[in-house]
Amino acid sequence: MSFLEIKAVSKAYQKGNEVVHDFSLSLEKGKVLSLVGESGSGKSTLLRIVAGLENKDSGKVVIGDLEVQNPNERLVPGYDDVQLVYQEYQLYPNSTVEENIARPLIQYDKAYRKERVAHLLKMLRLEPFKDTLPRNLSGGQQQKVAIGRALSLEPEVLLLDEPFSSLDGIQRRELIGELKEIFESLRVTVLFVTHDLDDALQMTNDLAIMQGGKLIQRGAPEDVFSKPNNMYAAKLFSHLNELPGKDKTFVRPSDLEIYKSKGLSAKVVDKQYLIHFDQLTLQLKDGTIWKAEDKKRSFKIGDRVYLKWLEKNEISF
Ligand SMILES: Nc1ncnc2c1ncn2[C@@H]1O[C@H](COP(=O)(O)OP(=O)(O)OP(=O)(O)O)[C@@H](O)[C@H]1O
Repeated sequence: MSFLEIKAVSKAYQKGNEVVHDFSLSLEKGKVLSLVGESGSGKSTLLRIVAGLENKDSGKVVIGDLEVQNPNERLVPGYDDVQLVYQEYQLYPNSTVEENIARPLIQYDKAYRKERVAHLLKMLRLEPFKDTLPRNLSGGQQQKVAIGRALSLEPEVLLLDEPFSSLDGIQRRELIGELKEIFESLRVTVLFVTHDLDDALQMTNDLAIMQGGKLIQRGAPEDVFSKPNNMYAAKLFSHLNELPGKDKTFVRPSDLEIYKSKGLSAKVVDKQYLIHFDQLTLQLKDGTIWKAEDKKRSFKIGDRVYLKWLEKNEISF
């Protein structure tokens, strides 16, 4: 049963220019969804609407029994049950980690507050830093404090708006791995917005793709990979090689097999060492440039190669 429902939401900052267009999405309680989209596709606007911090022009956002109202309909915008964490999220600079996490609980019973903060510090592995000021923490630790603060009120929904984009790749991967376990154990419903497909996939295998304010596709990564709804969704995963003589039909580099004879002839014009394979840049006879993955690292620049692929792996739009 769905818990978070975004129903036909639209929003324009300027008349006639919708940045979120008829957007619908639902998510079950305790599940995590990654929403991927390029810069300017309307992701932040959508999250702010879900949090009740931005006015929508039409549509509905429902969380359990709660219908999220626009900020212009409420005295105090936003809801304790829906917390938003973003990249520039500000911690209190002169308060310790413990004080930062405890701050939203200021009106709660002291014993509960103490217990809740101790639990979060432990879960986020921030206990050794509880008396530290934010400026003396790494970027990843600071973001964990921000997430701890957002979780302190036991929200039903956590909205993450690119909260890790200032961190390096290793830090991001470790942090996402840690948080994934925490979200599962807390059964909090999470909408994770990112422009990075790798981050999205590290977090969950439920993927939604947004482009130009619209939901382009939702599903398991392997389904989006093999049956993308449009070029943007397809290209998120890899380069696409356009098949000569077939209209708008493509094959992925990873679906090509490279032989020393028989197949579509091409010449290796460049080679890049990547982690799992050499990426070959190939020139076909008609001059078209393709990419291929040489997993055995057996070809070099100047070689003539022959390519084959299975018809079922061709992608057409
Ligand atoms: N307060 C605002 N007033 C006017 N236009 C805005 C406002 N906020 C965002 N926009 C515009 O709306 C569009 C969508 O922006 P939004 O920040 O929602 O996208 P995004 O996908 O989150 O992008 P990014 O990843 O760069 O943050 C952009 O063209 C942006 O310039």
